[in-house]
Amino acid sequence: MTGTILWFKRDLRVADHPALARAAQAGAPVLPLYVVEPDLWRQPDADARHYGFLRESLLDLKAQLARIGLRLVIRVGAAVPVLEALRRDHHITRLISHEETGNGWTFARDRAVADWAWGQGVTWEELPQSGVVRRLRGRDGWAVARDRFMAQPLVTVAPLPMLEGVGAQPLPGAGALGLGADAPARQVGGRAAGLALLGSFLTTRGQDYRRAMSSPLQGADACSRLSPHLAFGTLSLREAEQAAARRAGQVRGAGDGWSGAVQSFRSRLAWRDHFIQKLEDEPALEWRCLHPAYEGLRPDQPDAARLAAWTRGETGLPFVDACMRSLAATGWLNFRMRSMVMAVASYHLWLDWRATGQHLARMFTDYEPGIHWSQVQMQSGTTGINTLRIYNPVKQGLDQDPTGAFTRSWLPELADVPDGLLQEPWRWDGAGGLRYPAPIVDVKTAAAAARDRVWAVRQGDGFRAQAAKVVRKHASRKDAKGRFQRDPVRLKKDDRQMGFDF
Ligand SMILES: Cc1cc2nc3c(=O)[nH]c(=O)nc-3n(C[C@H](O)[C@H](O)[C@H](O)COP(=O)(O)OP(=O)(O)OC[C@H]3O[C@@H](n4cnc5c(N)ncnc54)[C@H](O)[C@@H]3O)c2cc1C
Repeated sequence: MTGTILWFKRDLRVADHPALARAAQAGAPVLPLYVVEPDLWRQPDADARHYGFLRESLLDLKAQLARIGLRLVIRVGAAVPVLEALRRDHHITRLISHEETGNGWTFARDRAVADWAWGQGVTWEELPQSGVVRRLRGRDGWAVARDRFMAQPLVTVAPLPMLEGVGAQPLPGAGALGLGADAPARQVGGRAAGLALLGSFLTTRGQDYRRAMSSPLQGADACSRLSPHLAFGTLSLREAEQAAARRAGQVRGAGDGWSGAVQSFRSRLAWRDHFIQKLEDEPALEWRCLHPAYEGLRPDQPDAARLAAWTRGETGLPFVDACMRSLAATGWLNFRMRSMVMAVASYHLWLDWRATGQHLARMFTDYEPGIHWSQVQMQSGTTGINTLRIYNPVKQGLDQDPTGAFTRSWLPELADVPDGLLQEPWRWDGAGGLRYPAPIVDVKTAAAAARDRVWAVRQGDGFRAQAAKVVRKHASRKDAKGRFQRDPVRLKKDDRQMGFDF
């Protein structure tokens, strides 16, 4: 009797799991496997908070699998030797998983697994679990195909025969993998937590989503908080989209904010696939500027003191520091705050996005390489096609945290600073007595210098032709058939391309 391995990766659920459904169709006994790969956890983008969320999600997955007659088998080691030992000892002829658009390490690992499967005569089937398309020829029509995928019925499976006699290993603790401390206020993993968030967002928390999403205090409740669940696959993107579509039908025309909220949420679910598709099409965007003209713009070796001040939340810019400290503790920031801390690192502090991006990857519980590296490059101005937004962190603090409650909650050193000067404590008469650093850069001077340097690159020979190539490969299409309506490479020195928010 031969067996099928169902290899769980970033798809830790039973519901709407196309790979599991395919394994059921195959008819052979199934071995549900999760491989804890110590080398993956040694990569510079890995952190204990990811592992903590993963462990909780695996425990929940175990219970879900038990309900369909399966037992999750954990093995620890490199994927190829683990798979080979199972093949040899248990007559495995088939491996089924979902396609993964991960970091460079998982890409290389999957190539090694493909070589192994080919060499051993094992059939490896990889199925899509979202709108991301492997070996995409071009972006025209992509959005239409993505929406079609999202509208397909959710996949269900009946109880399956288990491949018996396979020994499992216990899940190692984070310390055994060389990981440090978890985030003290991290989100809880597991499908039950994910479903609860989806339900509460669509019925109660989300009503004020549009207005509150960028607030550092209200955003934590008004945003869905589904990101780590989508990243680890405890919910499928299609489940979230279909639940939102049903809700859209219920609230249409109600005039109470719900309709717009659900619409904005569904757009973001689509952005998710849009950004991950970029990394699928161009894995090098994790380590190379999307527009090559920006290579070498910032020093390869970032200024160590500035980098350390930024990561620790000690730049002397209160709103930036509050965001960085909050992120370290909770593993989450809303989109606006992520953009701002990234932009300040890249423009004001002039730090290379690769170093700062690795730090944020470790800090975000929801680290999703496709979204992350695309956004890191966008907010650093290295794509060559997006609007440059040089956020002013003082203005952001005043706009987004008008009462100062968020800033004060993370910066107890500023307790005595009057409200009006909270975002610029260096202007306060008592600043000399504070146990808080002076700002490491002058915000306006640093922003203007960065803008000039980036603009100089944009005027270089061949910049526009190269930018057009990036657009053709990666930019979203605007019309109903998913094609461009006009040339989206706009190089005028205008507000859209070089946004300052003084
Ligand atoms: C520098 C930077 C790095 C980022 N890194 C990540 C990352 O590693 N993982 C990640 O999931 N998101 C990342 N984002 C995007 C976004 O900030 C988060 O998805 C969002 O804040 C997560 O909170 P939420 O689930 O409550 O989002 P909601 O606002 O409730 O949105 C719902 C879902 O839509 C998707 N989404 C939302 N915004 C975006 C976006 N701008 N681009 C693509 N998809 C989006 C996410 O899956 C999110 O869970 C990054 C943004 C920036 C600026």
